[in-house]
Amino acid sequence: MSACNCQFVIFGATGDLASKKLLPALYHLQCAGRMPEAMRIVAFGRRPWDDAAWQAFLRQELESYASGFHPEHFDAFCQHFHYVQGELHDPESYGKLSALLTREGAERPDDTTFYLAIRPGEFVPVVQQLSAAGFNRDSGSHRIVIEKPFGDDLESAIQLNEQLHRHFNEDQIYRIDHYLGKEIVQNLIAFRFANLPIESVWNRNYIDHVQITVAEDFGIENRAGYYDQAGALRDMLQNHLMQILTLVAMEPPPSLEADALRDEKVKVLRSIRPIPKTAIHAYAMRAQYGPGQVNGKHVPGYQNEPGVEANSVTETYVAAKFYIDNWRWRGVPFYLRTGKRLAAKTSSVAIRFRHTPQQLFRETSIEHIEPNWILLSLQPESLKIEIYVKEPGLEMRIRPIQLNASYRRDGEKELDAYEALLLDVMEGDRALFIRFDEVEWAWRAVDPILKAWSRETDYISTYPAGSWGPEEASRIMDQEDQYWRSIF
Ligand SMILES: NC(=O)C1=CN([C@@H]2O[C@H](COP(=O)(O)OP(=O)(O)OC[C@H]3O[C@@H](n4cnc5c(N)ncnc54)[C@H](OP(=O)(O)O)[C@@H]3O)[C@@H](O)[C@H]2O)C=CC1
Ligand SMILES: O=C1O[C@H](COP(=O)(O)O)[C@@H](O)[C@H](O)[C@H]1O
Repeated sequence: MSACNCQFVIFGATGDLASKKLLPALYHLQCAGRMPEAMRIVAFGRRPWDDAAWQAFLRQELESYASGFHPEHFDAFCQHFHYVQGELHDPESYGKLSALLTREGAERPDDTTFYLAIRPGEFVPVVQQLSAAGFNRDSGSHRIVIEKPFGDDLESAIQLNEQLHRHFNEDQIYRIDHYLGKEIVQNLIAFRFANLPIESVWNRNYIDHVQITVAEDFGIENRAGYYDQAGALRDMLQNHLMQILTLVAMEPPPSLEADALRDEKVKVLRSIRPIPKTAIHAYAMRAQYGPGQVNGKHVPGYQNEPGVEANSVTETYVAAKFYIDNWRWRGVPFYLRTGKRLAAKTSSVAIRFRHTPQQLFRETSIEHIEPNWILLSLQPESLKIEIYVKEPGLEMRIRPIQLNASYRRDGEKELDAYEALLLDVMEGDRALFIRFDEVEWAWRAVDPILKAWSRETDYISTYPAGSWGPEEASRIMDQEDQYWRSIF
């Protein structure tokens, strides 16, 4: 990476996102020699710490979450950091920040990225404070990175966008969805558009339905303050799963240029059939984890997690069905599900094909002939295609086999999504960031569900922690022979 005097400010430096994703990603860049030498990183937090206390915290979090801890890299990494104790709502804290960011003698600070790793409700106050402190569109090369969820429904997303534009230009705003930084998610584009046989069957004539699953085996950990307000639909489905859906469903773009891709993704979102108000329960179901066993350990239910409101009906699991009413997909259900405290951490796209028009082998073979599947597993990474072959022997009997391939050759290292996206921000590349119309149309698709749930405040189904979610999740399936497919 080129030498630069850029600066990077993390609001919420002591939070979950910073600990699990941002700090490890920056550290990995350091270890890989990709951190600009003159880079200055400011950790903004409210805890009464000095640089030494910050470094002790940083070390502890990297030991827990980075892949490998190397003391020699850590010492060099620490040199980039300054800790600023501050309050998100306090103008004086921004004064302190400004004094630190502006080099002596310089009229304005160097290129600076402000990363808002804070609860969504704090985005606007922080942007206003930044603007009041002079870090806005008129004062040099400043960028803001806004985490998801962008708003908590359609209306608030529009308002948030307006607020941002009062202070910053669109080209300064980086709306991040880290799933787009996952190489494996980008691989969907290669899989579809670099392989003629695949693309030619990728439509309603051949595909029966699509399933997108993002399952996590951990709970909400210490994030009740955020999560109990958000829930799984806002936290995961409206953004990460919808982005995967757009990549599975979009038309070939004219080029791989950022706006060409975004235009196609937006067309998909605009084609999603609005869910009828009277049929929400046929399209979506929610549930919450109860106590159970995960990886052999007993874990409490959501209601007993620290910070969760008594009798909360916040969903930790959501399954929903969408139809894309265009020429390619009309009539093909897209089933999306995500949940916490499920049996394993795994994400996948499962494509089920239609039955062959003639069942030639029904008499002589296994009783139930499943249609073919393509299973793209994002985590663990694999690509499986299920097809039938003849069993060896005199009889004309068939049996299923799996063609199983890995995307990665031996020794090829995975670049973490945040590493890739942080480099992009520092280099001013917005290609993998979200345009507002993508956010807007994704909210339009899920808003009817949220509205219906907001009226149902006295009951939520539960599922045992460590299971694959509530059994009723299959009620959204259109046909009896459709079922949630495991990728294992
Ligand atoms: N956690 C994750 O895996 C992911 C999270 N995200 C998104 O990242 C954002 C942050 O999430 P997450 O890290 O989980 O949230 P957390 O609640 O864990 O972190 C919030 C951070 O904000 C700080 N903070 C809160 N109030 C103030 C205040 N008044 N003054 C100064 N600092 C304050 C907290 O400080 P303190 O520690 O002192 O409380 C903490 O550092 C959300 O938008 C979330 O959707 C996106 C992808 C993944
Ligand atoms: O955005 C979020 O993502 C994480 C899951 O990210 P992954 O890269 O580990 O799959 C999720 O745990 C968190 O609740 C959510 O806010």
